[in-house]
Amino acid sequence: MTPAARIAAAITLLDAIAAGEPAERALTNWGRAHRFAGSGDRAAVRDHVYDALRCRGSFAALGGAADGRGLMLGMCRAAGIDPATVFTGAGHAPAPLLPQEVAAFAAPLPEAADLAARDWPDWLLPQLRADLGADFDAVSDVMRARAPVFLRVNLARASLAEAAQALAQEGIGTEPHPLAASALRVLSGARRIAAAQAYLQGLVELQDVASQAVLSGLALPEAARVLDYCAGGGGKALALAAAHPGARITAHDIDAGRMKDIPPRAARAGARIAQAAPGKVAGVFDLVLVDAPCSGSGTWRRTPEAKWRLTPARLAELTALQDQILERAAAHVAPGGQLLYMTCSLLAAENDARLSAFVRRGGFALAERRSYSPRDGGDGFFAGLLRRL
Ligand SMILES: C[S@@+](CC[C@H](N)C(=O)[O-])C[C@H]1O[C@@H](n2cnc3c(N)ncnc32)[C@H](O)[C@@H]1O
Repeated sequence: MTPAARIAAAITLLDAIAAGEPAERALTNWGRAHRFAGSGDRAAVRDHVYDALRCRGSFAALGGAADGRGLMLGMCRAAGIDPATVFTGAGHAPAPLLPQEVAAFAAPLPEAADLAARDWPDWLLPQLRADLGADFDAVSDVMRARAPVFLRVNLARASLAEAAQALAQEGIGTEPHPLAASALRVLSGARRIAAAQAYLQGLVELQDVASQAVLSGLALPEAARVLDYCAGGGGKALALAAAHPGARITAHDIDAGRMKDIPPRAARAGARIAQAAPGKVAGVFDLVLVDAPCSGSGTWRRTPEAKWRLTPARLAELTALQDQILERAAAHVAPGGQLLYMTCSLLAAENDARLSAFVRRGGFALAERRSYSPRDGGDGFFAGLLRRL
């Protein structure tokens, strides 16, 4: 496919996504219907689609319209590409430029900070400006770019250098990252990871660096009893198992189906993780993790569709759910034990406000608070460590 044909494909896909089709499904269906497209074409089309979802507000402003064509025009303008070289109508290229599109392109460029602010949902802007304070412009800018890929080295199996060497032999270039001692940032060959021996043999797992950092430095007794109350696919439970091989970990989730990958992931990593059926956790634990369902605003570089789907009503539902989960999970903390509340949100309403409300209800004191900015390299992440009084 020519570069212009890839852009034409992205236009069609963006229109399908705007009409309600989830991005991943739209890309899969497009791939099935275009079997001639090679892996390079598929990757380029995917990148266009995700770039446009991430930068939907600014691309629409630059391109003069919010449909697929306007977004791709905006993408060209942001990238300094002359649209007349792409929108030619030749072969599989998008149709030639209309006079009003040429005029939109000639209009003066908005300020960079104004463009970046357009890539948040309008209704959330006042909250984000208040919560991020002086960091607002810089975080907004970072959140418009693709997120880096990180691996967590299973330090129970290999050192960082050994894992990096094994990956390099399979064409995957990495470097350590200062945020977490177990983290490797992937510099090249990311698409080879899922088939790499280092991954299949449990030397590394895909995990954002902030998710790794948040679990560092936890003081746990020998053979600690640990409950991962919102375990999902087990990312945190597996990281904890690698850092504390003696810990006895139980995973729980309201949706048992979300935990289906834990057994194969644990087997790859050589870890043992028990599972409790939804609502059937028994006993108390030295540490209870609550990786709470949240807006995911700290991860919107990876899941940009979610940014446009969030509503004020959904956010209110989430904060109520976070309070409820904290209460339920807290009941399983042993006397003197710890409760680690976490979200991948940038919003104080889901972070400090939830901790304060919980502490006010009594029985726990805040021992430590951490927050990771997307400016640190990984996702936006937040954690509060609470101790049972
Ligand atoms: C942020 S995700 C967890 C990610 C996971 N800890 C990881 O590291 O891979 C939040 C999880 O909370 C679960 N959840 C939602 N409501 C819950 C509830 N009331 N009780 C327990 N888990 C819940 C969701 O099913 C989802 O899997």
